[in-house]
Amino acid sequence: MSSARILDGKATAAAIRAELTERVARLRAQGVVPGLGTVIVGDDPGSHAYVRGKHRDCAQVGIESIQVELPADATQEEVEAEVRRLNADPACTGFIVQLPLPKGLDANRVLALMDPAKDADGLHPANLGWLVHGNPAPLPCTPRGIVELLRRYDVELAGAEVCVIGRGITVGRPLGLILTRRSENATVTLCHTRTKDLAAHVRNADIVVAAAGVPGLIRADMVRPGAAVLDVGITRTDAGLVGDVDPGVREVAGWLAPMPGGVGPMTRAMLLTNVVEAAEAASAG
Ligand SMILES: Nc1nc2c(c(=O)[nH]1)N[C@@H](CN(C=O)c1ccc(C(=O)N[C@@H](CCC(=O)O)C(=O)O)cc1)CN2
Repeated sequence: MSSARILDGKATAAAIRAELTERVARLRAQGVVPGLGTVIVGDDPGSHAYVRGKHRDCAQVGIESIQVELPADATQEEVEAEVRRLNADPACTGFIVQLPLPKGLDANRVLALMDPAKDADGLHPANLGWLVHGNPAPLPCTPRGIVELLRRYDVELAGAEVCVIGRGITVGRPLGLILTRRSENATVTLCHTRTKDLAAHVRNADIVVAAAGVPGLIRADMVRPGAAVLDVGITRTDAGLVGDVDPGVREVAGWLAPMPGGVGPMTRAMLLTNVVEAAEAASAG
C-alpha cells in the first residue's frame, strides 16, 4: 500500500521565515521597524503557547514584539482599551487579538475596533469585506497558509473540487472566498456540523481541508484515492493533540498535511508575512 506524500508545513514555514528575515533587514536599513502586537485574554494554555510561538518567530526574523496580557475576567471595555492603545502606538505596525476570547466577551466588536491597516490577521470586517469584493487586503493566516502550502508543493488548485469542513471565520469561511478567486479558480463545497452526507462531499473532493475540531472525523473510506488532505483540526486530549484526520487516511491520500507539522506552522509564517507586507506597503507610501 502506498503512503501519502507530506505537505511539510514546518520546513516550508522555515523557508518563508528565512525569506522574511532578508525583507525585514531591508526595511530596517530604511529605518522602518516592524512591530507585532498581540492581545491575549485569559489563561488558556494552548492560546498562550500559540502567542509565545508568534513572538519567538518575530524575534527570529527581526520583528519587534509588543505583548498585552489580560486576565480571564477582563471586561469588554478593558479589552477594547488595549485595542485602542495598539491602534495609536506607532511602534506597533500590526497586531492580533488571540481567539477565542473568554465567554462573555464579544470578539466581533473587538475585531471591528481595530485599525484595519494594522489588522495582521485579516479578520477585521472591512478586510474580510475587501476579500469578498476581490480587493487587496491582509488575508487570514490559516487560509493563506493552506493556499501557500499547496502552491509550494504544486498541488493544482485551478479546477480542483475542494471540500472544506468548518465554517469559522479564522479558517473555513475565508478559505472558501480565497479558493474561489480568479487567481485560484477552485470549486469549493463548504461543509459544517449540519451537513447531511459529509462522506459524499469528502469523497467527491480532490482536496479536503478538515477544520472541524472533531478528532478522527475524516476516515480513509471517505477519501478519494490520491486526494490531498489537510488536517487543520486540533483537539487537546489526555493522550496529546489529536487532529480531524484519522491516521488511516495516510494510506489512501496522495498528499497529507499532518497535524502537527502541516498547516499550523504555516499559520504562524503567514502572520509574519502579513506584518512584513504591511510595513513594506507603509514604507512605499
Ligand atoms: N487571532 C487568531 N486566533 C487564532 C488563530 C489565528 O489565526 N488568529 N488560529 C488558531 C490558533 N493559532 C494561531 O493563532 C495556531 C494554531 C496552531 C498552530 C500550530 O503551529 N500548531 C501545531 C500543533 C499544535 C501544538 O504544537 O501545540 C502544528 O499544527 O504543528 C499555530 C497557530 C485559533 N486562534
